[in-house]
Amino acid sequence: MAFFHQICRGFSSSAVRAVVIKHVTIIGGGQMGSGIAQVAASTGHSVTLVDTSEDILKKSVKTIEGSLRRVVKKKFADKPEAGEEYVQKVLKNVSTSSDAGSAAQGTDLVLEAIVENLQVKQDLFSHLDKLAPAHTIFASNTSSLSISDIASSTSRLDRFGGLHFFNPVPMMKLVEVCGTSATSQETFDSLMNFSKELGKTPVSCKDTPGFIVNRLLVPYILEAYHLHERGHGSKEDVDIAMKLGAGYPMGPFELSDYIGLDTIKFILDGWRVMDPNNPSFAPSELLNKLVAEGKLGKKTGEGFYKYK
Ligand SMILES: C[C@H](O)CC(=O)SCCNC(=O)CCNC(=O)[C@H](O)C(C)(C)COP(=O)(O)OP(=O)(O)OC[C@H]1O[C@@H](n2cnc3c(N)ncnc32)[C@H](O)[C@@H]1OP(=O)(O)O
Ligand SMILES: NC(=O)c1ccc[n+]([C@@H]2O[C@H](COP(=O)([O-])OP(=O)(O)OC[C@H]3O[C@@H](n4cnc5c(N)ncnc54)[C@H](O)[C@@H]3O)[C@@H](O)[C@H]2O)c1
Repeated sequence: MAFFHQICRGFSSSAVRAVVIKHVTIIGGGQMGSGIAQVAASTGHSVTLVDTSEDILKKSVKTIEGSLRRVVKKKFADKPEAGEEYVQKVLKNVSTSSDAGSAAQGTDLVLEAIVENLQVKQDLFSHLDKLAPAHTIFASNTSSLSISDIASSTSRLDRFGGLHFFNPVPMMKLVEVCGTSATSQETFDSLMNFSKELGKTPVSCKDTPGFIVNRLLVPYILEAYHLHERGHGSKEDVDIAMKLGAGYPMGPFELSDYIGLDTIKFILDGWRVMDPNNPSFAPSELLNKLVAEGKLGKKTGEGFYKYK
């Protein structure tokens, strides 16, 4: 099996030894970045969380703290003091910075969870490639973009992979680990091991649009929009139907608001450019209207539903 991976991924002369990831730099302190930071810090990793401003970072730390308190409410139900100690201990493992370049200088892994835009992700990694140590692995949490395309902005193709987490990160057990044809076996192994250290179950994916979960999930969500747009079911009824009839924890409209409608639109618009005639990626007027109005889901207080 290892030999198979070696053939598939190839070896570059600059391939590094498997990296034991102790320090992680996470770029983007939004829904995903703060969740990943929380889980990494909870499992004993030292984390630097980076975003564009101190104000956003304060909000990210508040989100982590709130989520940790939800965890300890259950984990330490009978021992609130031990729970508080745990929260403070985990928070000590998280530092913040608005300077990605300096944060990347002493780290084993740079994982980005910024906006779902190829050019913005490439610009970030191209900048950090010049500053991060040689052994540092770069990874993207992209939902839909090609890892090879993002990696092409750097000179460390063998030390670049996909690490795709699910929302809410503290609760969702899966991580999709994606190696490209240039990712070294050592890098792939490091990312698999890191995912396991976080208490997650990793699966290996090819560098194809949406990997496994989103390639199946996003067309299903879009089909729900079209069903509703044709007048064949209210949002509420579609959500109830999929929860009670198919056993999903959230219906497609609730889940869309949870993921973020901007993220879903970025995914669909990108895939439509790649495959314009595929009906699975046909535009939804309702989605486009909500995004244009800034109604991006739970994170803005309104999407398909209102949360205020
Ligand atoms: C698009 C991307 O690329 C890929 C993706 O991420 S696709 C999206 C994948 N995610 C999903 O499909 C999520 C589907 N939804 C679910 O699994 C569940 O609804 C859920 C886990 C989010 C919430 O669970 P549910 O039982 O429905 O509701 P809820 O009562 O809010 O939560 C139950 C408990 O879970 C825990 N919990 C939920 N969210 C949490 C969080 N962010 N942090 C910590 N604990 C949390 C808490 O213990 C909570 O209890 P509490 O309310 O007393 O604190
Ligand atoms: N929302 C989901 O359910 C989900 C699940 C898996 C993967 N993803 C992917 O994760 C990434 C982030 O998604 P999210 O939902 O956390 O988005 P979000 O909007 O909640 O957070 C993005 C954060 O990145 C910051 N940011 C943007 N550009 C930056 C830059 N150049 N440098 C530093 N910070 C920057 C923003 O200020 C914001 O805080 C996207 O690629 C998305 O496709 C999202």
